[in-house]
Amino acid sequence: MLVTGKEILVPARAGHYGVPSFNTNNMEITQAIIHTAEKLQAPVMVQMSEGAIKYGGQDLANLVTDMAQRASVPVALHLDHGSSYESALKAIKMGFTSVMIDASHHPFEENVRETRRVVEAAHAMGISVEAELGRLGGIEEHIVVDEKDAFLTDPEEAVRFVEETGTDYLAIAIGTSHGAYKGKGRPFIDHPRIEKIASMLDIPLVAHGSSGVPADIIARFRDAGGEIGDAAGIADEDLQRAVQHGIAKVNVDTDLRLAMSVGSREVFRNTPKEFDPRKWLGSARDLMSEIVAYKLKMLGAAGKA
Ligand SMILES: O=C(COP(=O)(O)O)N(O)CCCCOP(=O)(O)O
Ligand SMILES: [Ca+2]
Ligand code: NA
Ligand SMILES: [Zn+2]
Repeated sequence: MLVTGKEILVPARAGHYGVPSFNTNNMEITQAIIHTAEKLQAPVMVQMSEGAIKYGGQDLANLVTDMAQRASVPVALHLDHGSSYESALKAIKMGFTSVMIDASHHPFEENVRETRRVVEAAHAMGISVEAELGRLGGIEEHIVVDEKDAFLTDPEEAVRFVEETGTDYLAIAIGTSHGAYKGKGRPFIDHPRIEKIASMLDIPLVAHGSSGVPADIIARFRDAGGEIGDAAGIADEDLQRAVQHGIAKVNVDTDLRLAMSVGSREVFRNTPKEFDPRKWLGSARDLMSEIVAYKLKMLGAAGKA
């Protein structure tokens, strides 16, 4: 069934499990996410960035909401990194049931103003809101936030931010970053900071940049002709500890991008004569489904529908 993000994330925080929120850009990714969540009887969130909306538009949004409505588990359609009030409202008009307004690269007061506007409008329409305080490393809103400017979320500021905005859930910067290069070796995750924020705020917390970038997928990507540098992601243990302490939504995009690429590239490499798209898109869908299943189990969402 199609539900709001709040209906999925409030129980997740209370139940000390994480719900992965996977980005989609087409049918196969959406099927891998929703069909696997149904198989594992897990709640799940499907998210579209503004780039995905540019790429797939209402066609893709309709595909997601139709599949979500018919699903046997709770599914929300979430706007990822909404960059403005207009973008958030447009998404709601398109059928999204959860929207992020990401104004975290602005000064605190401006972030509060922008976020509060979206909260008032979204709540008037029964839609839940994600906001962000703090700045991840890596690419953030297409601006490169280099390490010194990437600042982690301040617990006291977070309390003030939630009071002044009314956001339903809060993305916090605690050491993760977007993309395949999250640092040399195991990225540092600031668990004391997560635990402090969670002790002061009872709304669901969100971890962006949480792909694991698994070594076996990286090896297969290279073996099938892909080129990638010294890629590293977030350790399962760090995510499993974080979801015990307030993190309820875990954003994953890179892992599905890599799986879709590996699934397709292996077909091109193994069967150079093949030109039936269902062969490489189906192979991609299968490998993405494996990744989705792994995440739902690892984060504890399996069986929680
Ligand atoms: O936090 C995450 C995912 O983090 P990850 O990179 O660790 O998977 N996200 O919010 C996903 C961001 C996706 C942006 O995609 P566009 O290219 O369409 O703008
Ligand atoms: Ca941001
Ligand atoms: Na988001
Ligand atoms: Zn993100």
